Amino acid sequence: MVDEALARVSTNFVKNTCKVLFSIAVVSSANPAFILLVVPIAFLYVYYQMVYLRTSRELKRLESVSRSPIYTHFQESLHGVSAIRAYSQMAIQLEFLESMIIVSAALLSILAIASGQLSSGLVGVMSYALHITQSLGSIVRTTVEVEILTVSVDRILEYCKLPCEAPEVIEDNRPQANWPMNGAVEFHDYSTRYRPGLDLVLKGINLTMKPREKIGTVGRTGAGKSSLTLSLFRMIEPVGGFISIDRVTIGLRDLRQRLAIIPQDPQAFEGSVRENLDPGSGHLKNHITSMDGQLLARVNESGSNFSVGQRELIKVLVLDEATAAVDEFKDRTILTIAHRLNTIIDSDRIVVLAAGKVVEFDTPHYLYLYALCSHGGLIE
Ligand SMILES: Nc1ncnc2c1ncn2[C@@H]1O[C@H](COP(=O)(O)OP(=O)(O)OP(=O)(O)O)[C@@H](O)[C@H]1O
Repeated sequence: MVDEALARVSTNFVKNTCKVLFSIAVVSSANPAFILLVVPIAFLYVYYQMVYLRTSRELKRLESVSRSPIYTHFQESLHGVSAIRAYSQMAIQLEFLESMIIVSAALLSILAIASGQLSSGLVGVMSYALHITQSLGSIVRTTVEVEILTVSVDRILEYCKLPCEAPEVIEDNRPQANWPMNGAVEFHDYSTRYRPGLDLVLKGINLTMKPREKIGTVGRTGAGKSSLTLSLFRMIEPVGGFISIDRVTIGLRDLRQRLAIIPQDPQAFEGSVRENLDPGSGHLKNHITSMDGQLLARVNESGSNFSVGQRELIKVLVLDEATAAVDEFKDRTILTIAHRLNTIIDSDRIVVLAAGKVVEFDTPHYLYLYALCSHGGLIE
C-alpha cells in the first residue's frame, strides 16, 4: 500500500514537473522577457514539490505509526467485547452494592448524630465503609481466579485416573545390552485399535522384516501406516496377535530406548536440548563423558571407537516420510512411511496397506511390474 502510494506521488511529481517545463518553453518562445518571471516560479514549484513530497511522506509515516496502537486497541476491544461487557456488568453491580453500603452507613451516622448517639464505633463503620470499594473488588477477583485455577487441579485428577501403560521395565526380562542384535521385526496376526469401543485400525497384520531390511510403507490416507509405527513403539497396544523384535518380550522403557523414530511432525518439549535428545538420560552417558570433547567427540569410521553393544543401542530405525540420510543407516532395519513414491522406491520391499490390512508385500520391482500388467489387463 505504502509503496503504491509513493509510486503514485513520484509519478505525479514527474508529470507536473514536465508540465511546468513545457509551459516555460512555450511562454519564453512567445516573449523572452517572461522568462525572468517564469523561471523563479518554476524553481519554487519544483522546490515545493520536493520539500512537500519528503515532508508529507515523513508525516504519513508518523501518522500511521501513531494510529496503529489505536487500531490494535479497537481490534482487541472488538474481539473481547463479550468479556468487556461481562466485566463492566460485574463492576456496575459491585459498585452499586458498595454505594448501598456507604449510603446505609451515612444514613446511620446522620440518625446517630440527630439522636445525639454518635459513638466511636459508628465512626469506625463509616471509615471502613468508604474503603469497602477496593476490598469487595479484590475479593471477587481473587475468588474468580481461584475458581479458574482449580480447573488445573481437575485436569491433574483426570490424568491420575487414566489407565497406566504397561510396566516400563520387566526386571526378569531385561534385554541384552546389544538388543536388538539383528533387527528382525515380526508382526504375528497383529490387530489393534486406539481405544476400546473404536474400530480396529490394524487387522490381522502378518509381516516379517528381515534384519537390516529397508521396508517402505504405502497406502491411502487412513490406511494405518502411522498406526503401524505407533504399534512398534507400543503407543497403542494389541487387541490380538503380537510383535516381536529379535524374539523377546520386554518393558516399555527398554523397548523405546532401543528404537528410533524420525516423525513426520517433529515435536520438541520444554526443557534442555539434552533432555529433548535423550529423555531417559541413560544412553551412553558414561562412555560419552569419558571421551575427549564429550558430545563433540568424533565417531570414527564404522563407529570403531564404540563397542558393539553401544553401536547397537539404536538398531531398528523407523522413518515417517523422511528420506534424508538413509544411506547412513545401511546396517539398520528401517521402516519408512511414505506419502510420495520416490521416498521408498529404493526400499528392499514395500508394504501396501489398505483399511488396516496388508494387501501387498513385495519388492518395488515386482509391485511395479504387477501394477503395469494389471493395468494393461495382462493379469487379473
Ligand atoms: N488418535 C486416534 N484416535 C482414534 N483413531 C485414530 C487416531 N489416529 C488415527 N486414527 C484412525 O486410525 C486409522 C488409521 O490412521 P493412520 O493415521 O494410521 O493412517 P495413515 O495411513 O498413517 O494416514 P495418513 O497417510 O493420513 O497419515 C484412521 O481411520 C484414523 O481415523
